[in-house]
Amino acid sequence: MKKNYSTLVNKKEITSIAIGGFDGMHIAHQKLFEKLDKNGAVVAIESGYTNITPKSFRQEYTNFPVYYYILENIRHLDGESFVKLLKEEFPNLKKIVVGFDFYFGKNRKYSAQNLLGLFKGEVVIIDEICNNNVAIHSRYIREFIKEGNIKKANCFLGREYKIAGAQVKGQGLGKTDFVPTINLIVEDFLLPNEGVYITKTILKDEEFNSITFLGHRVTTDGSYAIETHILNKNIEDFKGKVEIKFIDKLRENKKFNSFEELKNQINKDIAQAENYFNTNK
Ligand SMILES: Cc1cc2nc3c(=O)[nH]c(=O)nc-3n(C[C@H](O)[C@H](O)[C@H](O)COP(=O)(O)O)c2cc1C
Ligand SMILES: Nc1ncnc2c1ncn2[C@@H]1O[C@H](COP(=O)(O)OP(=O)(O)OP(=O)(O)O)[C@@H](O)[C@H]1O
Repeated sequence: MKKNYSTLVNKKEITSIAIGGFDGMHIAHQKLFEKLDKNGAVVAIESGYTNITPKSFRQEYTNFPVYYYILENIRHLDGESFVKLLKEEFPNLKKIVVGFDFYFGKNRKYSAQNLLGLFKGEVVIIDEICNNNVAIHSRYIREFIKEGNIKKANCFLGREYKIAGAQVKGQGLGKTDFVPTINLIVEDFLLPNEGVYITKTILKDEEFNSITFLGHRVTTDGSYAIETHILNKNIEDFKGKVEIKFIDKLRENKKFNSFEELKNQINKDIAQAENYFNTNK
């Protein structure tokens, strides 16, 4: 299905919407989107804490256009006014899709069930979507990412967790003393905790197998860095946008007594990552 960007679609064409925060754009959110018709749209209510999929990135994970509304501007509304607003925004709205735990309006007084009475059209309420009896929610995914439990986060997301940033200058030590890395600065995204990760790095739309270090460079200058080393490829002076997809965590950040010890460990990390990619082709 072709992607429909909200800037290109006339709201009058929209006949169904899914409503929620949608930070994760995770497996359960995708189940809601499956219930939309071909003129569907995602109504993302921005609460200000989105950091799994910051605002400008959510469109990447759905073919339906995403429209954003700021929670602060609508949280005071009563049930009738909320539905009236939706009808004004989307005059041909016929269907609303929400999850079992959707609440809205002043003091979150109105539930998904209340929508059935308030909206003169079809209301689809999705039952709780679980993974091995654990409900899928963005808040759990955030915890998994923060504790470096990437496999679990990816399992709930239904994709590999991805961050985006811009290349910045490093200490210049990598190339000479360790391995060459692209250093990057990342804003908006939630970062996995300190350590070494098996990753894929996307540079100018091309994806490379890689290994990424996040953390304070306790062995060298002590400053915080995000550095990615592309496996088996020489990347000369890359400049621009860098995206990193996380696959698994290899180990914790560690202070080494010498550069040589760190270099030996980095070589072991690389061998482990290569082994992963060779066995998961
Ligand atoms: C795979 C990998 C693992 C790393 N592990 C550690 C570590 O455990 N402890 C540490 O202090 N620095 C670690 N580093 C960061 C190095 O200290 C860093 O690459 C070096 O300081 C060069 O930095 P530069 O790219 O800014 O020149 C690691 C880097 C890579 C690529
Ligand atoms: N596990 C789930 N099963 C069914 N519906 C869900 C589930 N998680 C979220 N939804 C629905 O998806 C929409 C978006 O919800 P929301 O953004 O609050 O997701 P969330 O993952 O629960 O986020 P958070 O953990 O930050 O509260 C809502 O309509 C909500 O009811």
